[in-house]
Amino acid sequence: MPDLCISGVEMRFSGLDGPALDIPALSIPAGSMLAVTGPSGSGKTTFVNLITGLEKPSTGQIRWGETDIAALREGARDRWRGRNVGMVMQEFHLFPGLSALDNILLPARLARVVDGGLTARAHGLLARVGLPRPDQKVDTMSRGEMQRVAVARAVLREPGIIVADEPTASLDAENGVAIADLLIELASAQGATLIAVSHDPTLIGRLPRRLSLARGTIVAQTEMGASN
Ligand SMILES: Nc1ncnc2c1ncn2[C@@H]1O[C@H](COP(=O)(O)OP(=O)(O)OP(=O)(O)O)[C@@H](O)[C@H]1O
Repeated sequence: MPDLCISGVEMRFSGLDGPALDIPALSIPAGSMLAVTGPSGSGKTTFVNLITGLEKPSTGQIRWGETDIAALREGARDRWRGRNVGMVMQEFHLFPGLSALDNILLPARLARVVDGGLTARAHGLLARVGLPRPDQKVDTMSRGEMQRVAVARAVLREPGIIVADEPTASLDAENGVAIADLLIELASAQGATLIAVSHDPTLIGRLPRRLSLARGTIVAQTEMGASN
């Protein structure tokens, strides 16, 4: 898996005096696990949107191996994200009326990449995240179970990057710990980079690297107890 390398990135929005995000240089090594923290308005969502290719920076490069995501057109960025990024959001973003299995397979179906092997992996992932009923409609699930479906969906295609945006924020403490365990376990198993935006001290404490943002800039980077 490649490293994620950001250089000279600025994101400007009309109406804002300064950039919403200004990162001169940042390297996130392949397979590392990073918590992104910062107060409201510090640029966390902007950071997620840029590294997942949901948005394009005003200037700069965001390199993943040979690919500069910032230089791709929207359609190519969408395809790149579908192949390389798994996303877990605070509010799950599942499709009501569909079963757990169909929710897990839906993005892959839309990308026309489902085959017997991927369907078998979806079943295996459901068992791994502790959901024994693949046909259960997600509407009937508890919030903790819904987030487990979302985690299984995110890792289905073995993405190189897993991005979780406040994945434990709408869960109780016990389910929050279970989701943190799953994210870390599944990311490690496939050698993926895990990037989690979070205010949850339990999740943040489990991740060896931290990036603190304030007013769109990196104000601290911490790794395994050492800070600079
Ligand atoms: N589309 C936009 N147009 C104008 N300003 C924007 C836009 N998107 C974000 N901003 C501004 O950019 C700054 C960073 O926003 P961002 O959403 O990245 O912060 P955040 O750290 O995720 O905040 P929160 O924790 O409240 O979600 C804020 O000042 C916000 O108002």
